Amino acid sequence: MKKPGIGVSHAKVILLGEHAVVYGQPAIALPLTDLAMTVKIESREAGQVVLSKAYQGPLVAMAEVYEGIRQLINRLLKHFRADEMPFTMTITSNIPQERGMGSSAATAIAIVRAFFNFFDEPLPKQDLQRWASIEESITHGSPSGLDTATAAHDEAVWFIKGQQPEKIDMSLDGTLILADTGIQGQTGLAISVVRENLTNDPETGQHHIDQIGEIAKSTRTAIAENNLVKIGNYMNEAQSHLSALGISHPKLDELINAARHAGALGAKLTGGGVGGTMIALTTNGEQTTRVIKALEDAGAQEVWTQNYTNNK
Ligand SMILES: C[C@@](O)(CCO)CC(=O)[O-]
Repeated sequence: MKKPGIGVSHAKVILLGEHAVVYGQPAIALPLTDLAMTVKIESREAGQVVLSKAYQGPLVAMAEVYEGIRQLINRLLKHFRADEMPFTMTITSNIPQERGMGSSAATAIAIVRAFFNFFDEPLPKQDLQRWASIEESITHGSPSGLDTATAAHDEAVWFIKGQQPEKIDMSLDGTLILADTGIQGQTGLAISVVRENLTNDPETGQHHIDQIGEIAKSTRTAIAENNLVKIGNYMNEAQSHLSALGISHPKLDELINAARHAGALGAKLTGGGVGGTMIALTTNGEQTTRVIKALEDAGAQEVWTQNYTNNK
């Protein structure tokens, strides 16, 4: 019996630049390595079966929401001339779905890695992202590629659509706190809200997109300087542009305000928005504890922290 193929990946958080990145502006995204995804492919006697927390059954019967994943698997099977190959695919993950944490991109990256591992074929990084984009373009419509680029890297990335991501040296003396609104944020829907805003009022819409791009550039400099106060201010500024583009949500606003009142240096939505997750930046220690408590009191469904200290 052939040995199993294993592929791993992780969640991501966008520090700055979501949505504007779809229109060619730069974005900064960071890996969230505590939230991980593993895909295992094993040979079986007959049938092609997918097992995950969300779906258990034959590949052909996967629900419409998993169409991107089903098509990706079919394309991979064709590539390896294994259309009829019986297999069991087991997907294990603690990444929350539809929360702006890149769960679909992480699934795609882990599936591609598992297939190439199963068939013992080397997988250059550009090919990995190209394969994963098959799933992302079906699931999200017109993605920038940021989610797949971040899921494919273990480091913070500076990303511009159509270009290879650049690694960023991320070593901040602070903590990023993520809080889940508990509301499903659908990236595809959020992308169409921004597109509609740009169509209805191109001048204002473009202004917000351009400003987010400028803020991303300034944030990169502030990261290099380890200037947490500046980064926090830029996060707040970005949030006001994202909100003007129509993709915040009352629950996101509530959590963002709670974090700021409790002393966070900055807070904003992260990912697609319209629900999903927010992030706040704190200095380590007491301030972090206060912000976490404020977020929990304001009804956050789940709270995570991630340090990027001495990550060099
Ligand atoms: C909203 C967006 O900018 C990030 C979603 O995680 C969409 C994309 O970049 O494809």
